[in-house]
Amino acid sequence: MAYSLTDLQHGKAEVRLVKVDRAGDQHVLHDLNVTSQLRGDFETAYTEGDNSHVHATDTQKNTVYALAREHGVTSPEDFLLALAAHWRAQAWVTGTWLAAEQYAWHRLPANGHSFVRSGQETRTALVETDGEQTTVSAGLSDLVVLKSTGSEFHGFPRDRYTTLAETDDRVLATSVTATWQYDGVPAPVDYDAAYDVVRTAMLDAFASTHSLALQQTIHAMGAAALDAVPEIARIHISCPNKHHFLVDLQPFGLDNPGEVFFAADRPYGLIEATVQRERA
Ligand SMILES: O=c1[nH]c(=O)c2[nH]c(=O)[nH]c2[nH]1
Repeated sequence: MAYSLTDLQHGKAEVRLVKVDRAGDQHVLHDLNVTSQLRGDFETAYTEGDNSHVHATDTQKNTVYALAREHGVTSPEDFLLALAAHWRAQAWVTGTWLAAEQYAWHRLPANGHSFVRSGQETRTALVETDGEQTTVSAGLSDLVVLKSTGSEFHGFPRDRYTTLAETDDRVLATSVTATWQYDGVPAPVDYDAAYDVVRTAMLDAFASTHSLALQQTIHAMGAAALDAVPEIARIHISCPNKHHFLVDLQPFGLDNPGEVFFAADRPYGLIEATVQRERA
C-alpha cells in the first residue's frame, strides 16, 4: 500500500522569551511565547529516519534567543519577520510558520525597571512564508468584555425543542479572539500602533453597538477594525457567548429587575465570522 505524506512541519513550540531593552534607565520588557515551524525538504526524516536535512527543534529554539540579541525585539510581527528571513536562507527550508503570543507589561512609576503585568488579553502574531510569499497576521485573544444592558435577542425560530425566552434586555459578555491579516509585506504599518488602533476600535464598537445578536456585534467590531486600519485585508473574530442567566428570586419573595445573574461557564454559544474588505 502506498501512502502520500503531506503537511510536514517541525519546530519548537512555545519558546518563552523575555527580552529587556536596557538602553538608559527606562527599561522595556518584551515577553513573548514563540513557536517556530519549518516546512521544506524534510520527507526522508519521516520515511527513512534520515535527519540530514532536519534543522533540530533545539536549534530553532536557540535561534529565537540568538536573534533576540542580534536583531532585537520590537513588535512581535517584526521579530517573526526577522526569524523568517533567517530561516528562508537556510538549506532545505521552503516555508515557515512562525507564531508569537505577547504579554503586556507596564512600568511602575517608582523607577524605570519595575513592572506590572497589564491587560488580561494576549496579543498574537503570525508570519507565514511559502517560497517568496510572506503573510503577516496579528491578533488578540482573551479580551473579555461585558455590557450590562444594550443587548437583545429575539426573532429566532421556535420549534418543539426551543425553550429560550426572547429578551429585549440582557447581559452580553464574551472573550474576543481576533486575527487580522495585513496586505503587503512588510505591511506599510507600525504594527504596535496598528494593534492599539484595532483593539480600541473593536472595544468602541462593542460598547456603542446596541446589539440585537452577538453576530451583529461581531460584524460591527470587524468592520470597525477594517475602517480603522486600511492596511488590514480581513479579520476573523471568534466569540463565546458567556451567558448570564437571570436568577429566579421569586421563591424568596424577591423580584429581579435585571440585577442578579448566574454567570454560566459551560456550555457557551460560539459565534464566529470573517469580515473582509471588498476590493474594487
Ligand atoms: O447573540 C446570540 N446569538 C445566538 O445565535 C444565540 N443563540 C442563543 O441561544 N442565544 C444567542 N445569542
